[in-house]
Amino acid sequence: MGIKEDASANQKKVQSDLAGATVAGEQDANLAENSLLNKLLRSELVNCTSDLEVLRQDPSSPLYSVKSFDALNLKPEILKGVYLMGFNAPSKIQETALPSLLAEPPQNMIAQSQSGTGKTAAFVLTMLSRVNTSLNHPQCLCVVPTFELALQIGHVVEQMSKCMTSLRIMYSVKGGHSVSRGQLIDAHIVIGTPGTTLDWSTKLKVFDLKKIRVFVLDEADIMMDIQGLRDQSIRLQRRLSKDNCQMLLFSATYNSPIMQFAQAVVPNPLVIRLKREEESLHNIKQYFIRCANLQEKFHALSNIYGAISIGQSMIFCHTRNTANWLAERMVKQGHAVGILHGELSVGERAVAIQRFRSAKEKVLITTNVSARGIDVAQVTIVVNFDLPVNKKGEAGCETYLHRIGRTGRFGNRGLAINMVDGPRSLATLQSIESHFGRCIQELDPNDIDQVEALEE
Ligand SMILES: Nc1ncnc2c1ncn2[C@@H]1O[C@H](COP(=O)(O)OP(=O)(O)OP(=O)(O)O)[C@@H](O)[C@H]1O
Repeated sequence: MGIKEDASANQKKVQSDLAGATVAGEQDANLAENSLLNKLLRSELVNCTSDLEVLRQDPSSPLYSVKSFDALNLKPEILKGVYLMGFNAPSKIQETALPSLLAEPPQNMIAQSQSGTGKTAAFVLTMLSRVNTSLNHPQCLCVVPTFELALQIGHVVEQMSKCMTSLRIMYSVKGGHSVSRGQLIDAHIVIGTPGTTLDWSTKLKVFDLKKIRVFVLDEADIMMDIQGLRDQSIRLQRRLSKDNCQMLLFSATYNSPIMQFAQAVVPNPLVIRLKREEESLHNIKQYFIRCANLQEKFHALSNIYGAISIGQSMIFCHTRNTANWLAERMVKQGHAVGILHGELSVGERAVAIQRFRSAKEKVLITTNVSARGIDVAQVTIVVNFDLPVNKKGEAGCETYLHRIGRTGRFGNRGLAINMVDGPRSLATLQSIESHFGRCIQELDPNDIDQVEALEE
């Protein structure tokens, strides 16, 4: 069988994966975390299974969950948009979160589930359900760490609102829409990065934060990691109406620092947490290849790309120089390659992502956080040409998770290949293995049978 599976089979698979069995020891760890969270949030745990935990202020109120989009009482034009996108049934995070997200009175929420499980659609549906297009001012605000993510979310909003009339979106990102001081904008939904959004609302005063009815903070784990973004997000949130704004925070990872940040941004939340992502990587096959140097890494990559049919792939390098070097060589071999790194202008980055998304280029070589959260369903292989390390040179386990999460989206099967070029990177790989409690198998790129078996 090829790496791709048909959509409905995937959907069933993701549902059953998310409802998987308890991993030994996990419940203890969860209980310890839960008691911390209880303290943090002063709320009660009302539902704790191996795959789903919900904390809420009022434990007596039931948690509804739906098995179909029809059951959500969405406006017909929104429901039509959902089906036009090919979504037949809600994913686990959607079925659990959406009834509360859409309920009256609006409820604040912190939601965590692994990459690629459908969080974006959950909050986009919330924004679309609450927006009133007859009012000509921003009512929903979504902040994300990067320009690329803002565009990606805007794209989902556009698709989902296809059957709605006159919905307007604006992007508060550097290099996005230009606005002039005091000129009130008439978009209904603003999507942007925290800094530019703060400029728009506080310095340029082009919209009023007090009129925002839904505030979404996505990719909270990255926001929290970057001090500027964290502080700007908090400053934005403080200017929102405490009584009339539904505040939502989404994250792919979950730990107590994230919860502390989340608590600062989202008061009195319902907390929904799906199974820890570490245990949910089993739809992604992970391998490593031993190489002596850069040339050997390239040789190994060529063998793989020559032997198996690859949909689209992302290759992560540590530096721009390596990325450029690799791109040059792959182009010489006839691959259509795009490149994405922080030195490109925002416009160039947007073009690179768009070309990759529309499959004009099947390989995207990238270095950095710009690639974070990019959702291209056809990505079947992620290659860590260089393994991720943090500033101290330690294994970047979170980064690893996010990188390989670019494949295996929405329960699809995916492949992750890690290049190891010496004792240091072998140690990094071992740290990643032990962090996730998962063995990463060795692959011999010269063993053609083994390489071809990757497709099975
Ligand atoms: N109910 C659904 N049915 C079918 N496909 C869906 C559904 N919900 C989402 N998807 C698809 O699954 C993919 C991943 O969804 P999405 O980008 O919302 O995940 P995410 O949890 O926000 O990921 P990340 O944490 O990486 O941002 C997208 O291509 C999206 O179109």
